[in-house]
Amino acid sequence: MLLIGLTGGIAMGKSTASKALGEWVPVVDADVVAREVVEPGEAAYKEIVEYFGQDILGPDGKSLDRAALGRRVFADPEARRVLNGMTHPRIRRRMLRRVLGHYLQGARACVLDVPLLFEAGLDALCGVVIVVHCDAEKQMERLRTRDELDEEMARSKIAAQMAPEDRLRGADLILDTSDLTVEGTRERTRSWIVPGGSQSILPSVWWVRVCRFIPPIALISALWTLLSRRWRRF
Ligand SMILES: CC(C)(COP(=O)(O)OP(=O)(O)OC[C@H]1O[C@@H](n2cnc3c(N)ncnc32)[C@H](O)[C@@H]1O)[C@@H](O)C(=O)NCCC(=O)NCCS
Ligand SMILES: Nc1ncnc2c1ncn2[C@@H]1O[C@H](COP(=O)(O)OP(=O)(O)OP(=O)(O)O)[C@@H](O)[C@H]1O
Repeated sequence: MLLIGLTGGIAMGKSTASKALGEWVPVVDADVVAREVVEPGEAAYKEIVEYFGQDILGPDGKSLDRAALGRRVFADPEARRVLNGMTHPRIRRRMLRRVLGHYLQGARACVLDVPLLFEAGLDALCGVVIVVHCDAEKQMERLRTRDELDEEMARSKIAAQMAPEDRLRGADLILDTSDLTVEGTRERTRSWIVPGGSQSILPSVWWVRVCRFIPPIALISALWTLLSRRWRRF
């Protein structure tokens, strides 16, 4: 199974691309999993309320007020580091369990949709990494419009992520959405995933079968991916 890493800066168009990929292959979305691990009753929820206090709870006094927590952590790198420490290992474990589920069901490919793919080191597991990108002005405009943010909050959210140049350096494929419409973004993405298309990155059916029925080959292929990614970092 080909693991496709999909990443990009906030509001650059990753979710739009992810939906198009999801028409053809299963997607494991880190933002969705990140919401699950902080549901009331989860271990991360308890730690978050203990550390950040009752101010980050919603009017029902139970679920998290995500906007309030966001204001705390995007303005303060130390608070963000603490929140990441409470959530990231759990997000990673849950995502990897889901990937394993798709592998066991015989999926040809699976998308790991993760805003912090490189920061979390998950790119090391991916056979192909797609970086969704757009220029800084477009990013600011899209973020402020979508999330109704003032400029300062939008800036601090952007600053919480790695520099776009560093992200682009890790890409196998770049999807620059600066001059695309939403439909254009979807179309470009589909061209990489439609089975049999001339630009398709999907592995052939026979290769998927070989890996499925001869596990040592799948293992060697996975090790090769890990080593070649590691090699590219140096
Ligand atoms: C801070 C929280 C409560 C804000 O919630 P909110 O609903 O406003 O935003 P949402 O979760 O939809 O995230 C929107 C985008 O913000 C960016 N983002 C989220 N968390 C982080 C972070 N810790 N560091 C940098 N960027 C982040 C991502 O680009 C993400 O796509 C929430 O994002 C959170 O719990 N973050 C910690 C977990 C995490 O890192 N999630 C990102 C996926 S790994
Ligand atoms: N060409 C385009 N491609 C993708 N999104 C676009 C485009 N033009 C405008 N948008 C808008 O930009 C906003 C951000 O897009 P999207 O939600 O896909 O970003 P994202 O990278 O997934 O953000 P996040 O990191 O917060 O999850 C959306 O409101 C979307 O409709």
